[in-house]
Amino acid sequence: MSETYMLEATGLTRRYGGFTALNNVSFRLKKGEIRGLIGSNGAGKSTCMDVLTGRGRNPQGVVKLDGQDISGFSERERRIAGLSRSFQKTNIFPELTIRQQVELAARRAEMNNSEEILEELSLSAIADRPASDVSYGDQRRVDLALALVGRPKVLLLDEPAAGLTIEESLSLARHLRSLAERWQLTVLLVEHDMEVIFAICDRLTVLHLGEVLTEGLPDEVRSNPEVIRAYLGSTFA
Ligand SMILES: Nc1ncnc2c1ncn2[C@@H]1O[C@H](COP(=O)(O)OP(=O)(O)OP(=O)(O)O)[C@@H](O)[C@H]1O
Repeated sequence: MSETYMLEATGLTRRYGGFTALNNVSFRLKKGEIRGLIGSNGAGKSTCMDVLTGRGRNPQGVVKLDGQDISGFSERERRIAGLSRSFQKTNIFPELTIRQQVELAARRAEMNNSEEILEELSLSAIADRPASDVSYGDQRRVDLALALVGRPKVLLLDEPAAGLTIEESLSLARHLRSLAERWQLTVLLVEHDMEVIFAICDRLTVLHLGEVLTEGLPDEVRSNPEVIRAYLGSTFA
């Protein structure tokens, strides 16, 4: 029997006028896999996330979620189908409490699991405080809670460790690894923090100038001379 994939992207392409930001990008993620999507600034990582979630106009390519072709779906339809995204910039309504925000997201996702999510993200003790009133690290966990509330099949994470301390980043990384295992969650992770990437990713896809430069196991990617030249430098070689 042929292998089934939880997320399959084929020929993803996006042009802005005459500029091709993403060119014929393809990859496949197995169920429960954490895939790192890395590359230098402007490589096309956020554009790739946009095309996967149906954001913006004229995306080209095919996106399959758990075998279903969702290329024609709207952003909302993709989310309901099980493709969720957490954003690079914190996504919070500052005047609402954390519990109210998570409940709002749960209602939108037609789910009733806000308490489960608050507990999972260790937010129960601070759930009745306004989101603007908690630390930056806690706010990032609220972002993650909002993305997880619909119990997605696939979670797209855009720089979840941005602005966190090293300890907070590694704690987040361990938490994500454990979540992926316990919930059979498939994750596509865009992250500049290579400590986080190498700590939890099963495989990496490297983008360069809108194209896939290479894909492989973290150790293979780390020692690939083209990747070192284009992105990693000598730090992680
Ligand atoms: N709306 C837009 N109009 C024109 N060009 C754009 C637009 N959005 C992105 N681009 C360009 O597309 C390319 C890819 O950008 P993208 O944001 O996807 O890169 P990235 O890898 O996510 O970068 P970063 O790590 O800095 O977030 C860049 O050259 C960027 O300037």
